[in-house]
Amino acid sequence: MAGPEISCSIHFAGDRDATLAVAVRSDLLLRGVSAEIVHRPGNGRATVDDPDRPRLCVSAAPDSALLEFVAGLSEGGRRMLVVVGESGCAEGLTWRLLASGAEDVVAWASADNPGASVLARLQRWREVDGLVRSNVVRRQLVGATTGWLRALRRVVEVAHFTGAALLVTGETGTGKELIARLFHHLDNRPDKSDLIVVDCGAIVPTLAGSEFFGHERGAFTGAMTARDGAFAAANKGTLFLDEVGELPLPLQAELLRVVQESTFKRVGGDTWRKVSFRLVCATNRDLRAEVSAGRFRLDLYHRLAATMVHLPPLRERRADILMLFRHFLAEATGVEGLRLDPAVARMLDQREYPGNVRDLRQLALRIAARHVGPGPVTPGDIPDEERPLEVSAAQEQQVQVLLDDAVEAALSAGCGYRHIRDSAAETAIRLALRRCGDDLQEAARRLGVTDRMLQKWRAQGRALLQ
Ligand SMILES: Nc1ncnc2c1ncn2[C@@H]1O[C@H](COP(=O)(O)OP(=O)(O)OP(=O)(O)O)[C@@H](O)[C@H]1O
Repeated sequence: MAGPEISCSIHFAGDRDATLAVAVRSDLLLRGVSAEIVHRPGNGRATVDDPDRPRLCVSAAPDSALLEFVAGLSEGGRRMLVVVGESGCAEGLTWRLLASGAEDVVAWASADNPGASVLARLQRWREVDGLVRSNVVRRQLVGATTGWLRALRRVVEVAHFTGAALLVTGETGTGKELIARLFHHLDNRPDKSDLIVVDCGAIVPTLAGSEFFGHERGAFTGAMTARDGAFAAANKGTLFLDEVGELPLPLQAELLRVVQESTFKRVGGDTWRKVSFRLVCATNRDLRAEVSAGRFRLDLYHRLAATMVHLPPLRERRADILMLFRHFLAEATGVEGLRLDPAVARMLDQREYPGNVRDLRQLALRIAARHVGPGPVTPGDIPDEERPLEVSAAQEQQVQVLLDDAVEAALSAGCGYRHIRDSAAETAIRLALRRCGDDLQEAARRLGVTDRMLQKWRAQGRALLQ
């Protein structure tokens, strides 16, 4: 006989007796959930816990000692729900439990039918995780770190189980466009039409109206024929506004109107056309800050950010670097599972990637172009300019002595911490640019910052560093 489809493990923390854990287990068993109490090591029983099974952390009287336990249980992106006694959990503690990795905190109060709530969550997680593990997602989007998985699950859930708009934020090269494409792919609207991409950063202001609304024949000089714009093309499909933070204010007002009213007119036309599309937007700007600065409409922001997901930069998911590299290498060479010499793996692991996953992909393509034969990727496959320059201990000591002298002189001259810090940063940028013959990209790579930051520094100088 096939076993129950939904399962979870129950961990109880801090409680002397397991009454609540046993009650939760009995209730879930009656609902067809295979729930097993997993004992912690040290109490004489074996701990067996399937890594794909969600965890329930049960605590009759939660206190701050629970935070560390919860963080441990959610490690590696494990799904984890905290179940507390009938009297609930202090509000402050609830927020801290969520920050420690819990997906939610549920009070086991019989009047609220908590078993049904827990079951509903377990069912939803199983469906979402099934999609996250499916080939269609795994082949395109690589990563297994907690921050990445959390973002991915959120996208999958919003895309597949709701009809809401999505705003994707994150630094350049973190995968926003890939995520927007996945969002459209997982949308299960019947008769779904196409994904239409508009790069708001590349729109020519004079043609912007036509780009979005389309135009009638003769609407302006050069409009020889009538043409559909992005709104019409996205009808019954998805409109992806990339770099939405770059959208000029007048266009923001027009977009808001179309989103609210679901109608528009072509430029030069007077027929109202009905339209219905799902919106996904991406930006590497902080849109809230743009709203505060008066550069982005608050009402439009609320519409676009119905649901939001932030993609972590690669430096916050360094454990994904080698997995991503292997994926790009296989893509470029057509060979799966090429081994990496340990020196190569170390170099990849220690390198900075200011342009995030895009940088890593470019590097993988350059390495793939040099690699020949079926053997491992070796240090000789690494392009010259990527080879790590070892700083010897003696050199490091010499640098420290020089730095001590310079800071000593600055302190004697009455300079404060901020002044010294900003001057050092400015000097590093100036000298790196000089060394690299004013090649902004190369200087950025050596300094471990983005090209964009150096461009801004050029434009704004010291103000940027403050
Ligand atoms: N998790 C991932 N798995 C596989 N490839 C990825 C992943 N994230 C990003 N990439 C790859 O990295 C490159 C940059 O991704 P993408 O264009 O989606 O980033 P972006 O955040 O939209 O960048 P920008 O803000 O500069 O437009 C692409 O080649 C994409 O395929």
